[in-house]
Amino acid sequence: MPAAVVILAAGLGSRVGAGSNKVLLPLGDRPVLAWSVRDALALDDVRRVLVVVRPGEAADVAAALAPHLGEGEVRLVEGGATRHGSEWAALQALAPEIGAGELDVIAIHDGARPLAGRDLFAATITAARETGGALPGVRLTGLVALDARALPGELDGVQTPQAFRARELLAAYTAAAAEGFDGTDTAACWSRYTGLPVARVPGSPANLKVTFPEDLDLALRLA
Ligand SMILES: Nc1ccn([C@@H]2O[C@H](COP(=O)(O)OP(=O)(O)OP(=O)(O)O)[C@@H](O)[C@H]2O)c(=O)n1
Ligand SMILES: C[C@](O)(CO)[C@H](O)COP(=O)(O)O
Repeated sequence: MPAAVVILAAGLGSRVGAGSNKVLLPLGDRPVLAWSVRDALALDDVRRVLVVVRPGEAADVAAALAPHLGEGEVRLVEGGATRHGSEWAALQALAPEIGAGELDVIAIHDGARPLAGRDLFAATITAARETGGALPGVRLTGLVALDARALPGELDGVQTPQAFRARELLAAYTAAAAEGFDGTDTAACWSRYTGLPVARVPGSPANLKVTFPEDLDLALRLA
């Protein structure tokens, strides 16, 4: 059964401070958002690529993506006020296909992470098929401290795409909506409402999230 990829692009990008949505800023020969959309469209077993956009920005996003999609098609859905709200909007849009058993796994990715790459999408989706849910992690190096005390053990930096079995993910977000829960990432909601573990696949430092202005230059050098 095929998967769906959701690419979140309904944020503000206020920390980049460009005065417009950062995912539409240029990165090399295409907008930041077009990098991951193209990777998602190139995956073998993905039947749906859905991009979540800010209210009022659908036409801008469609115009920005059009020259970069080739034969590929994306569906645009209006997002919510938070990242979690945008995920929920996407899952509601996919609910008929999930209910009909046409999608086995949903991968949710930050459009602000242009350099995830096809292999990471594929690895995460495959791991979710095998285990129920998966996300990329990168081991943090150097000293990480909280309240000036060094923490023992190893810490992972959590990335996207994060992929989960479709029916359980929709059920988790439906339960979250009923309680008004708003999670930091997809795994937070999955863990809270399913109690199931999330497998880790190796992420990459190159899979950075464009968050601050200097991240655009860094991403360009890594691309
Ligand atoms: N309401 C929201 C908020 C965020 N996102 C998306 O979630 C990803 C991660 O968001 P982040 O970059 O942390 O937030 P932004 O709102 O985009 O940026 P900032 O916090 O600097 O304003 C981005 O691809 C962003 O477009 C979204 O789809 N809907
Ligand atoms: C979801 C996320 O991309 C995981 O790394 C991240 O938590 C979202 O961005 P933020 O800058 O941490 O709000």
